[in-house]
Amino acid sequence: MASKLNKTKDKRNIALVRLHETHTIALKAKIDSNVVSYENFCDNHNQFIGLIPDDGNAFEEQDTMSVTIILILLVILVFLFKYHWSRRHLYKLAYRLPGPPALPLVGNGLKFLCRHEDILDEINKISADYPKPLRFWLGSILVVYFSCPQHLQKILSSSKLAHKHDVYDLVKIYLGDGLVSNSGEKYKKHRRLIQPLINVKFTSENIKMFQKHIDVYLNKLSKHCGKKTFDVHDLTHHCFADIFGESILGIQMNAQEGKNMDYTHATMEMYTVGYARLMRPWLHIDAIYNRTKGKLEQDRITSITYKFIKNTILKARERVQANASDTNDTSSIIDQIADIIRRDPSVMNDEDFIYHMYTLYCASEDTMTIITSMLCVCFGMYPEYQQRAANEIQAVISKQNTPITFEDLTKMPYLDMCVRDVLRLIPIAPFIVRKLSEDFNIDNITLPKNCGIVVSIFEVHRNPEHWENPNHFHPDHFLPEAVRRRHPFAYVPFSAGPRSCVGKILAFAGLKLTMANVLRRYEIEADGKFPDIVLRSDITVRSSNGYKIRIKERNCI
Ligand code: HEM
Repeated sequence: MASKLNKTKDKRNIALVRLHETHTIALKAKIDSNVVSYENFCDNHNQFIGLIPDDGNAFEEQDTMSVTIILILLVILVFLFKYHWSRRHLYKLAYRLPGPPALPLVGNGLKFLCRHEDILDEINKISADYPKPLRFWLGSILVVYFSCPQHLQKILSSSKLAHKHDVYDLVKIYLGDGLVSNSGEKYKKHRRLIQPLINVKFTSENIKMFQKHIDVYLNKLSKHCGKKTFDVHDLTHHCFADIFGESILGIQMNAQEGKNMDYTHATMEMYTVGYARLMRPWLHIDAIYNRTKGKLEQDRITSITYKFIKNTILKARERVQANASDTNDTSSIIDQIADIIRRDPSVMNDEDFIYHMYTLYCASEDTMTIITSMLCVCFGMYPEYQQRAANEIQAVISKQNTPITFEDLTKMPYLDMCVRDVLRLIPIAPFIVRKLSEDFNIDNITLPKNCGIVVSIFEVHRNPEHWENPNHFHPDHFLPEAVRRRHPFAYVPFSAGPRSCVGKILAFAGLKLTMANVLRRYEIEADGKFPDIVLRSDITVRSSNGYKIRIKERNCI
């Protein structure tokens, strides 16, 4: 073995000496013909001589290193080849679809590293330049973007496309395996359990309880009566904290009396802190995020909300244990679920119970606050519609202090149209993001497994093809004949299909009830028109410049 190695070394040294001689002759020839100077010759020659080893060891080390480098390069190449080969369907699809030019590694991601206020505009700008569906790359993630009602119908109605995208893993930090962020078998089982609880009966029975908290809200508003412009957001937020504290969590939150503020604030902060991370891909890496201030904020928020809900569950369990036979289908959602678990503990574990309750609370309180506050602003900006709605309310309930019932609400079709149009202008979930768990065919395009899908509710709600006055508050969009002419999936404020909002009946009744109460007591004023409002998106859509209104007593009702 050793002699074989020596022979190889000898052969190589002989070869190098020969090469040396050839090199010397060649360079001498160049000096003779003045192509290189003598000094250059010496440098060049010495460099060359330096390459010849005293013995074979240096060569051996160099060889081992070269082989290692070649091997590493080969492994990387094989890995890259396998990675890209497994994604060949995505590349093929991306090649077929229109979309903005993408940079290596970041794709079109840089376009979305903008301010909250600009994100909706950025997406709309990209979308306006290409036919649909269009594609863009978020780093290595391919996303196909849909915004026409026919596509929305096919996507939202399909149970094959009901899987939330991996980006929801960041939402899971706050909402765990609650309905908004989870997918799969456990999700389906829990949805089947929770959805039927928030039904018409539950809604109509809870309307009385809503009224109690709305009365406090009206009194809080009275402090601003006849005074200067104020932002109605916080008062509205505290009112819905009380309403959903009682109907969902079974507790008296008393947020309108300034109680439980750390919890209500933490719930709001979750959107800002969560969104800041979501939009910065490098912060998705735990090792980086764990060293930031955001992580401290995230821990503080999750600790407050988790402890709070855990306590409400303990209380609900005690109530249910004490009055097992009293829990019925109009009891708070927490009591109903606690009772189901009491009878069959295998339906969900403690952790899932906590996250379901927190998810339901978050999904209801923030959405209702934004839409109600925006309804106040829109009525203030468009006094003619406000007057019409107020007249209708007066016709249904003539006495000022009579509580409004669920049945009364069904007799207010114009208020209904107003609420619907604000839900159009402010789609709470502007973009729904899903991930394909299997290939899916749409319009002769095969979307491959693992491809991301974005459904733009925001865009379909503003498309002039479906809306005669898309950027203004315009309740006539919902006149029966206009509704008949429109594709049903041109309007999906609660999404649709297997992942639609579980609280839509409660939400719609709650919005109408709150506004009927506000409008029968107050006249609202607000400056400007809807296009003056700057919208921003931090998971949900909201106004960037607040919800500023003035109010005065309405004398006629
Ligand atoms: C103005 C009020 C509301 C609006 C506009 C609204 C809208 C929506 C939308 C668009 C989705 C689909 C989100 C997605 O797929 O990413 C959704 C889901 C959901 N909403 Fe609502 N919502 C409202 C109120 C409520 C209320 C009051 C509750 C609870 C009582 C609620 C509970 C939920 C839950 C649990 C989900 C997740 C459903 C699932 O994925 O299975 N929402 N909502």
